[in-house]
This record gives sequence, structure tokens and C-alpha cells, in this order.
Amino acid sequence: MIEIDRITKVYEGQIAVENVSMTVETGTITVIVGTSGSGKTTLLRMINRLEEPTSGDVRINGDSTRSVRPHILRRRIGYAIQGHGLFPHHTVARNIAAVPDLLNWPRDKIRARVDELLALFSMDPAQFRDRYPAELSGGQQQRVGVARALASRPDLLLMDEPFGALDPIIRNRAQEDLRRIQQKLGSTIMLVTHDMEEAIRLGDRVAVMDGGKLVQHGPPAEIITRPATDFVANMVGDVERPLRLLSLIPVIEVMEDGRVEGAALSTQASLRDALSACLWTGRAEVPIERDGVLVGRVTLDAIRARIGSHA
Ligand SMILES: Nc1ncnc2c1ncn2[C@@H]1O[C@H](COP(=O)(O)OP(=O)(O)OP(=O)(O)O)[C@@H](O)[C@H]1O
Repeated sequence: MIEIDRITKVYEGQIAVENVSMTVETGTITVIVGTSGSGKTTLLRMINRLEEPTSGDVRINGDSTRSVRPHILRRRIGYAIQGHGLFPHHTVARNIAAVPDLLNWPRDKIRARVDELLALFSMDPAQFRDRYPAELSGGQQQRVGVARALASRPDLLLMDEPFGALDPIIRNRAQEDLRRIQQKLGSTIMLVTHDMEEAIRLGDRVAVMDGGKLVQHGPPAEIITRPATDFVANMVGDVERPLRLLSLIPVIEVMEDGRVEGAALSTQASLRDALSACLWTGRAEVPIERDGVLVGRVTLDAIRARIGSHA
């Protein structure tokens, strides 16, 4: 568990982060979202002491980060940034192995970990292990950057706009990958973005910053349905609110028995996907399948009823 306890940062009389407290449970993703200059990056960088807090404390599994020397602390906390920051003259394998090398892991353990991570990120180890960063696409470089940050099984992974440089389609893929890998490894992640869509899609908890203050911290559905301030409501966007909410609800929640024609959605799909499918096909219902077998259907009426319960 990560406890951020009344943390403040003042730069030359200007408050960048003001008295922020929050708790992050182990094995969850917390997304810090806010406009430019709201203090997100400063908050993140105080957690691994790239910035020293002016006041307040951060505890990781009960230990204050002040009790650990910064370079030791940074081996326990992964850090991934936009543009990935890979070492250009090191191979992919050496890049990923950077922290395990520092920690003097045995060679075979490092090699196994590098291959495990490459495979998790859908990159064939035999093909990619010995390449240099310049020989990778932007999306592949970004994946190696995240693999490197996860290599030593850190207590916490900090990510600052990790998908900012990716085009929207790869960005979606990268977000899905991160979710899948985080669930598989049970990692604890704090991620900064200015994109509310990304926050809602990825976060178990969303923390909204405005002018250095934490104005709301809660599950995505709460941020959407009960925004604490006008600023949060604006960030969520009144018009898109029902769609954002639908994207959080899996189809199985309103699935009914019955077979219908057409291209089926998987049980992992959201009601937003189901609504799009209905609008696209002009039908009032869409079939749902699991492992290639039809298991039921979702109707427009059911989607409407589900969204109505939040109105
Ligand atoms: N090293 C510094 N010296 C002085 N002021 C700083 C420093 N770093 C950040 N600030 C100021 O602190 C405030 C918060 O900056 P921060 O980078 O944390 O915001 P942010 O929400 O991450 O913004 P962005 O999304 O643009 O990166 C800003 O007003 C910024 O100008």
C-alpha cells in the first residue's frame, strides 16, 4: 500500500502541489489526471524523490520514503516516461535488464526475466532481444520502456504520460496491454495523464488535480456520475458522460438469453461497444459470444435501462 500523507511542494513561493493525501492499494492502477500545470508530474516525482517534498510524507508498505536513500528507493520504484528514455547504445535486453543488473541478479535469472517480459508484451524474445532501440517502432520502444520499468518487480510503477507520443490506435492497444500485464503481474501503478478518457479506461481509481490540489479521488464510475466540482464535471464532459459510463459496464451485466443474427461481441466487450454495434448495424440487439460460442444477446432497451438508472 502507498500512503501519500499531506504532501506539498513549493517552488520559489509558488505552490505546485498543495497538501495532497491519498492511499493507493497494492495491485491497483491509480490515474492522476488534470490540466497542464495542475501539479501531476510534481506529485509523481515526489513519490520516488526525484523532487523532494517541501512537507508531508510518502510511505510504501509502511516505510517512509525519507528513510531510504533516493538511489535505493528508485530501484524499488519503476519509472516510465513519455518518449521511454531508452539507452540508445544498449540492446533491448540490456535496456530491460538495467535495474536487475544493478541489483546483481544472476545472469540466468536476468535472461529469463527479459524473455518473460518481452513475451508478455507480445515481442518474440529471439527476434527482439538483441536489437537496438533505433531498430524498433515507436510502439515497440514504448513497450520496452515499460518492460524495463517492471523488470525488477518494483513495489510501485510510476508512469508519466507513457502513451502521450503514440497515435490513437496504438495507444488503445498499449492501454489494453498495460491493463492485461498489470493484472497478470499484480503490479501497483500510478499513472499521470491529461486525458480523462485514458483515466477512466485504465484507472481502478482516478485522482483529479486542479491548481495543485486533489479535488476528487474515487472509482471512475463515481467521477463520472458524481463529479465533486465543476472542474471535474468539465473534464468528464457533460455530453459524453453517458458514453463514458457505458464504456465501464461489461455486456454480461445486462446480457439476456436468446440467439440473434449478426457479428457477435465477446463477453469482455462493454455496453459502449454494444451500443456502437447496434447503431452501426441498425439492429436493436447484438449477439454475445464466449470462446466462439453464442451465449446470449444485449438489447438497446437493456442498455437504455442501465444508463437510465444513473440519470
Ligand atoms: N522545477 C521547477 N521550478 C519551478 N516551478 C516548477 C518546477 N517544476 C514545476 N513547476 C511549476 O509547478 C506547477 C506544476 O507543474 P507540473 O509539471 O507538476 O504540472 P503538470 O500537471 O504535470 O503539467 P503538464 O501536464 O503540463 O506536465 C507549474 O506551475 C510549474 O510551472
